[in-house]
Amino acid sequence: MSKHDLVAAEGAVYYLFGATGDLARRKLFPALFSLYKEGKLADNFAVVGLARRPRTNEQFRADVYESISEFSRYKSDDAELWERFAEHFVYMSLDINNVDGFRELARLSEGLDKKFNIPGNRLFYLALAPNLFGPVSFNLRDGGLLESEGWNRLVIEKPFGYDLESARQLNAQLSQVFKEEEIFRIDHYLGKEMVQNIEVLRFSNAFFEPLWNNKHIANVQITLSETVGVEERGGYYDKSGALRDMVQNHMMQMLAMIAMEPPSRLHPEDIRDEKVKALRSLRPFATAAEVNQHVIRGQYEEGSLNGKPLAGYRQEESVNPESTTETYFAARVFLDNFRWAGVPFYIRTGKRLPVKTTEVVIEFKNVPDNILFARRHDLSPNLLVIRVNPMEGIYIKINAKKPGVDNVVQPVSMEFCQSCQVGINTPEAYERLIYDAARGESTYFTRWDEVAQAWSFVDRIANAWRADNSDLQFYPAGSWGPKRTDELLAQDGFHWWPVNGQAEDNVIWISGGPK
Ligand SMILES: NC(=O)C1=CN([C@@H]2O[C@H](COP(=O)(O)OP(=O)(O)OC[C@H]3O[C@@H](n4cnc5c(N)ncnc54)[C@H](OP(=O)(O)O)[C@@H]3O)[C@@H](O)[C@H]2O)C=CC1
Ligand SMILES: O=C1O[C@H](COP(=O)(O)O)[C@@H](O)[C@H](O)[C@H]1O
Repeated sequence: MSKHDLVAAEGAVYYLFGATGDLARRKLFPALFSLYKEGKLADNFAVVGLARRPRTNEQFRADVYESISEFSRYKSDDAELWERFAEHFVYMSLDINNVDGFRELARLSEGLDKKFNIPGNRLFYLALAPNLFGPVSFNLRDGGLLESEGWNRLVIEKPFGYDLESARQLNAQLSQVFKEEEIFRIDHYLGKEMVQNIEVLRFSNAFFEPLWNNKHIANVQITLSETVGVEERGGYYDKSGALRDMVQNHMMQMLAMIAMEPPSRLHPEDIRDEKVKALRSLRPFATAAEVNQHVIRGQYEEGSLNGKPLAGYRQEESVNPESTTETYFAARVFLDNFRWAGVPFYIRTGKRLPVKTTEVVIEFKNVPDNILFARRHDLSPNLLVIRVNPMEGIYIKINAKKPGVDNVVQPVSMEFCQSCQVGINTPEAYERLIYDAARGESTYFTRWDEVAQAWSFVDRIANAWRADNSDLQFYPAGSWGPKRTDELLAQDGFHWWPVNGQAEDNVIWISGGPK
C-alpha cells in the first residue's frame, strides 16, 4: 500500500440522492463501507440518504446493512464496526422538486456538522435520473445548502445527456450553480483498476511506449461484452441503446486512455487535456454511407447461453415489441494524428454475448518478412492483452522456438495475472471514485470537453441511424453478435482475437495459462 492510499478523505457530509434506488443498494453503500473499513473515510463524516419514500433512520440503516451483506466485498459481521459505521447514517424524505425540503436539509446539515465535527464540506451524490440533475442543483443553491464554510462537490451519474445538445443544456444548468472543478462526472470504467493501469503500463515501461504507434501496431481491439440482457432496465435502455449506454462513455474513455499522448505532468488537467486531444483526433463519420461501412448495430433475438434458453430483446419486459434499439455495437474507427494514422481501432460491445469481459488487445505488426526466419515460419503477431474485467491483468503473446530439433516456432503467452496475485478482492470502481471525489482528485472523472467531444462523435452515428434503420442486424442471444462484425476485420486482413482467456489452441502459456 502506498503512502497515498493511507490518506483519509477530509470530513464531509455525503448527501446521497436516490438512496432508495438500485445503484445506492448495489454499489454506493458497499463502497462507503469498504472505504470506512479501510480507514479511508475520516471519522468526522455523515451520510444523509435522500429520496421520496418515507424511512426512519433505523429503517434506512437496516437497508444499508442488507445491501452490505449482499454486495460488499467485506463482510458486515463485525458488529462493533457496523455499529460505529451505521451511526453516521441518517435519512430524510425529500422531493427534489420541493425547495422547502432543501431548506430543512440545510438545517439538518448544520446539526450534523456540529455532531460529527465536520468543517462544512459537502459532497452531493446524484444517483438519480438525469432529468433531476438540474433541479437538484438549483434547489441546493436556493435551499441554502451551498453556503457553509467548506467545499462543495457534485458527483453525477451517467448518462450525461442524450446527445450533444441536451448535454450542453444540462451542463449549462449545472454551471449556473457549480464550477467545473466542483463537478465530478462519473464514468465507472475509469474507476476500474486495470483501466487506471493502462496509463502506468504505457508510461512506465521502456518496452511498451516506444512501440506504441502506427509503426509497430497493426490494430487495436476493444471488447466490452456482457452476458446479461436488458434485465429490468428496459424503460431506460430502450431509449438509449448500446451507443449511448456504453460507447459514448465507457468505450470512448477506454479508447482515449489507450490513444492519448503522455501528459507532461501527472496533474488531472494535463491528463484530461491529453484525453480530449485523442478524442478530437477521432475521424468523424461524414455521411450515412460511411457509418454503414464502418459501424454495425445489432439486436439480440431468442437464443441460449450455457444451455439456458433466452428471450429476445423485443420480448423483454418494458421494451417496445417493435423496438429497433441496438443491443450490440461494433465499429472501425481511426484517429487522424501522427501516432495513430492508418491504425484501425475495432471496438465492440453488446448484451447477451457469450462471456462477460472487458479486454483490450494490441496487435503488433509482424517482423519484416524478408528475414529468412520469418519467411520459413508462419509467425503469429505479437499481442499485448489488457484484461480489465472480470479477471485483471495483462498477457503478451510472443513467438519462441519449440524445444527440439525441428526448429519449429510456436506462440507463447506470458501472463501477469493481477487477480491471481491479489485475489479478486480489489477495490470496486465506486470505492475509488467516491474516495477520489472526497479528496477533490478529478483525474478519473470526465471533464465537460471530453463528454462533449464524445457526444459529437456519437451523434453522427445516431443521426445516420435515425434516418434509416434497415441496417439493424439480429443475432441469437448467446452468440458473438452479427456476422458482419467479423467481416469488418476480415476486410482489413485481421480477425477478432479470443477474449476472456479463451486462448488459441496452439499457444503455450508461461505462468499457468488463462483463468
Ligand atoms: N443501477 C445501476 O447499476 C447504474 C445506474 N446508473 C445511473 O445512476 C442513476 C440512478 O440509477 P438507479 O439507482 O438504477 O435508479 P433507480 O430508479 O433504482 O433509483 C432512482 C432513485 O431516485 C429517487 N427519486 C426519483 N424521483 C425522485 C424525486 N422526485 N425526488 C427524490 N428522489 C427521487 C428514487 O427514490 P423514491 O422513489 O423513493 O423517491 C430512487 O431512490 C441513473 O442516472 C442511472 O443511469 C449508472 C450506472 C449503473
Ligand atoms: O454503465 C453501464 O455499465 C454496465 C456494465 O458495467 P460493468 O462494470 O459491469 O462492466 C452495463 O451493464 C450497463 O448497461 C451500463 O449502463
